[in-house]
Amino acid sequence: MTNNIAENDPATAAIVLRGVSKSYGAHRAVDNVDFVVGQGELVGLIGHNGAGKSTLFRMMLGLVPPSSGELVVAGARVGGREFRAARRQVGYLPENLVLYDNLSGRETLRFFARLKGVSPDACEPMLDRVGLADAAKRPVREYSKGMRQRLGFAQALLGKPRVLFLDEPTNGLDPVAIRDFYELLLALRGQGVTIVLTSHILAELQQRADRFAVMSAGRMQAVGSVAALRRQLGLPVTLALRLEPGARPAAIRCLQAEQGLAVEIQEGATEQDLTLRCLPQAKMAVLAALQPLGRWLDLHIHEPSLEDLFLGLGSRA
Ligand SMILES: Nc1ncnc2c1ncn2[C@@H]1O[C@H](COP(=O)(O)OP(=O)(O)OP(=O)(O)O)[C@@H](O)[C@H]1O
Repeated sequence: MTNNIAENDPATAAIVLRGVSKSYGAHRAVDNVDFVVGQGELVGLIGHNGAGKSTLFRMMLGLVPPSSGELVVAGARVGGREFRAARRQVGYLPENLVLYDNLSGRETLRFFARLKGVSPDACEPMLDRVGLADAAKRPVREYSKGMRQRLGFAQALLGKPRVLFLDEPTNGLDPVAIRDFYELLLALRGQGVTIVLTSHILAELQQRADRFAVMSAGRMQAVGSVAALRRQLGLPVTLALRLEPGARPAAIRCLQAEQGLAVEIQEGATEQDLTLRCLPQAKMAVLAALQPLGRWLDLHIHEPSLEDLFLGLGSRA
């Protein structure tokens, strides 16, 4: 397992988990997890259904006690005496937030504000911030799934939290709402808010999160940026070449003539296309081997996506 303890100083980190486990009977939902998140980081927590992500969130919030291990969130040991105060600096959007259908959006937010000890004056600007100002008077039963999700996000943001845990926050949002959501999130990160969020839509996370924590069967399998995970996993890159008409056989000969060149050659969709797969460190040697060809018309280099990395890690679980 790779962890990021070396990259973030635990003394100043927003979240520090050491050896955290949670068992339900004989089932280990979370298994010996070490995890450090620096202040102002945006970390995507990813994993298959049942990997242990929500359980980890619930332990970090003090909602579920760990079976073993230690958790420090927002400067306080979770479960310790100081955590009651620190908890006020932590916002949480659960995967399935229960809302009262008969309350309006405004009443709902005021209800959460009262629970959190936040002034009701904070509710109007917050409704505006998540795009619900015009729907504030309507009962929640008339809200679409995306509107409910935005209301859930609004309650998580009440009280200006320094740490945010968001469990599948974009579930039910349309593409424009997803873009707006991430804009808001990145602005919060810019203000130093630490954010950990889960999503099964890895493409939306890839461009936005600073690092990714990959869970499988309760274990933290890897933590790092896309670039670091690429290095760690050593998955192949794909070079998609478009050649001059009739040049493909010569290109293949060039590649095969190069001694020890580890490259997988696939003929592309048309006779001008050639698809090559090789390890990232072999990429330049592969392109150099094609030099005698003269020129090619186009080249696309595809690095492994977060989804490729996730699937690559899964196959090693
Ligand atoms: N209260 C509980 N009692 C018994 N088992 C539980 C409980 N809560 C979670 N589990 C089990 O722990 C494991 C991890 O569940 P968890 O909800 O944390 O996964 P997840 O990664 O959040 O999944 P998803 O992506 O589906 O939300 C699962 O096998 C689940 O059945």
